[in-house]
Amino acid sequence: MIYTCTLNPSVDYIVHVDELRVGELNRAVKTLTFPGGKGINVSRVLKRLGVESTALGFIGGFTGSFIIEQLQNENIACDFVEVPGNTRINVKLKSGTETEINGQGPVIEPKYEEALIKKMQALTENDVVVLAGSVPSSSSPDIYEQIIEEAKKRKAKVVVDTSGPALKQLLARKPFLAKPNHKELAELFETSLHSKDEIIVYGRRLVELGVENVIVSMAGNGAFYFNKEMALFAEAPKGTVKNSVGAGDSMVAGFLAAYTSGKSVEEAFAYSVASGSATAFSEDLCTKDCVEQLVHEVNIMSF
Ligand SMILES: Nc1ncnc2c1ncn2[C@@H]1O[C@H](COP(=O)(O)OP(=O)(O)O)[C@@H](O)[C@H]1O
Ligand SMILES: O=P(O)(O)OC[C@H]1O[C@](O)(COP(=O)(O)O)[C@@H](O)[C@@H]1O
Repeated sequence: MIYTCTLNPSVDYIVHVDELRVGELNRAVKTLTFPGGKGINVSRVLKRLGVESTALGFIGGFTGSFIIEQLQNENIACDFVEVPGNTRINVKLKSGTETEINGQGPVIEPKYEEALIKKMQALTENDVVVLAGSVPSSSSPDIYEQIIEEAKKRKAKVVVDTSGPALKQLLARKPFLAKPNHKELAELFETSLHSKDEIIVYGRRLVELGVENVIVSMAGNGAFYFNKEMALFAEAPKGTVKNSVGAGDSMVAGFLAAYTSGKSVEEAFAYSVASGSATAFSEDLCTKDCVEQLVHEVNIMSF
């Protein structure tokens, strides 16, 4: 079984305005509301690609109820720890460019963290746990480490898609897969990355640190894949971007869906890129049909 763990889920509120005027009244031309948070997006895309998962994490209030209802409508298994307070609302403002304001999320008391960590005791070596998204500001800074400790003890595979100090901590525990975007990779090594050659240097460094599979995404500029034996590059398919929120999460889901069904690393990487782009070209997350059309446009180059 694949478990996704979202410590700080969100209701993603997408607001389209023709031309954003800061400091003035703006009227939306379209609004959309989706269950969000990185692990939840991974679970939703896995389902669309025909792979079951269980969504774990903290959830609360009316916004939390909305998320659970939406996931249940999509027949996605949920095993959240309910906390007091409302799950956050993340505002994604579309007006030519994309501006995001992510909320803080509810306060998580230690007893709720313990309840979540306890759920990890059920993991086995046949399981994959996806640790995705930011750590709520009120949580123990080492909560991801405590979770990975439980997962590793039980030989479950760990997938990491987060940023900042949490990403640094998790990489030290040699996860099965990490998918930073190029900005997160630069932040990790406290540098700035301007060229593909520089991204290759730091992407390979993650493999040297012990990450088994590394994907570095670069939005419309495609993505790199690295493991101990190979380095691959894929251009992103061309298309009209409708909403790139969740594109990175879709890459993680695409890779896992293909890899866990026995596909090669090259095929899984191509499926991952197609899933990311299929989401970028959709209002909501990708559909399987769209991924399977785009995968034929993804050329993998080995170098
Ligand atoms: N403008 C775009 N055109 C085509 N594909 C895109 C575009 N933006 C994102 N993608 C796809 O989604 C993947 C992840 O996007 P990226 O923005 O790098 O991730 P994240 O959401 O984690 O920041 C890319 O590798 C690509 O396949
Ligand atoms: O936990 P964070 O880092 O605040 O990110 C949460 C946001 O990331 C998302 O999961 C989208 O992530 P990506 O665009 O990186 O795939 C949104 O659904 C959510 O609003």
